[in-house]
Amino acid sequence: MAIEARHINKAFGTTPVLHDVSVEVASGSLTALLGPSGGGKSTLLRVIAGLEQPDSGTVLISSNDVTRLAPQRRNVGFVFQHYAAFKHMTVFDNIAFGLQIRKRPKSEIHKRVHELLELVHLDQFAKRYPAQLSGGQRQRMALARALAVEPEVLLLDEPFGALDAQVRKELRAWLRRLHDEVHVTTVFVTHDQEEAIEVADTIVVLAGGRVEQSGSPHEVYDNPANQFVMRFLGPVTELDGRLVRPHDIELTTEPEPGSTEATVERVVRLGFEVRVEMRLGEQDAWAQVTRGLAERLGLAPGETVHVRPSSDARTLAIA
Ligand SMILES: Nc1ncnc2c1ncn2[C@@H]1O[C@H](COP(=O)(O)OP(=O)(O)OP(=O)(O)O)[C@@H](O)[C@H]1O
Repeated sequence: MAIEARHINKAFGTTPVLHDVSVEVASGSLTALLGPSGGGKSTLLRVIAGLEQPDSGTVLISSNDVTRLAPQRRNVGFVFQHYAAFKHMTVFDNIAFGLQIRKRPKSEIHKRVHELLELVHLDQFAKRYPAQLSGGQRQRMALARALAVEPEVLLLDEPFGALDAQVRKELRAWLRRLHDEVHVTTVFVTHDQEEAIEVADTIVVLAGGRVEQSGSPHEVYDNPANQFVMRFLGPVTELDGRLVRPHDIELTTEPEPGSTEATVERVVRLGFEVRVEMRLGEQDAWAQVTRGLAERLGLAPGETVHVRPSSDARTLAIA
């Protein structure tokens, strides 16, 4: 394991923020800490980085107990949402900074910074100042700067959080590719489930200061440990007292074993997909189907349909 946080407890004043949190991060993985705002993600990341001291518990990096070590002695790279670049230094000098204070030879610094500039696709921007970069370029510079000193682990706190949706999407794909190239163990904080599913190979769901579940994106999405995780990871609807993913609902015009009668209330086209809103007795439910199926079934408001979870659907009883 590259990182092990064991039984971490942390309170700010009298407010507990992390309750007995244990997380393992495999070497070379790209792990997302995912959860709602205030769930304790940033605090856990800061405890791993050494920017916060836990009240109890242990942090190990590469099997060494670093719980009492200062951040600069933990060999971690850190990138925040709002990256504080040195404004009076060029992109090259910003990236070179960590190497310069470590008094590495000039030729080595030059070589390493140019490699990093290439890696983050900023080769043409070496002589610019941070103010002359876009937000996305600045975050890439921040990543290059964090990687320059070859940290054992890279910790990213909502690194793309302040950027607009399109740039964010591009940077997600870029982070995934970057990680495939450099394989440095990376933990990033996000409250965006789509981002976590798309980018990470492991997701740790953190809410109310507790780990709700951890596993591959596939595991947490398809095999959620509880209702909270199921609701947080993707859309859900209720069918006969169970939570189901709307794309796991089967619609037919005739009754089938285990199906329930429903009345179509609205049919909303969303490009290739169609959202079918229905009334089942006293309850509302919705299903997500392809346009082709909606057309074949002739779905329209007022029509009667029969619904049931598809045979391979994962469902959870609503307690
Ligand atoms: N330095 C601090 N002093 C007091 N309370 C704090 C401090 N830092 C965080 N908190 C509180 O701890 C709780 C968890 O915060 P944290 O930032 O870890 O959550 P988060 O999951 O990262 O949320 P977000 O996505 O909004 O950043 C919040 O209720 C927050 O107000």
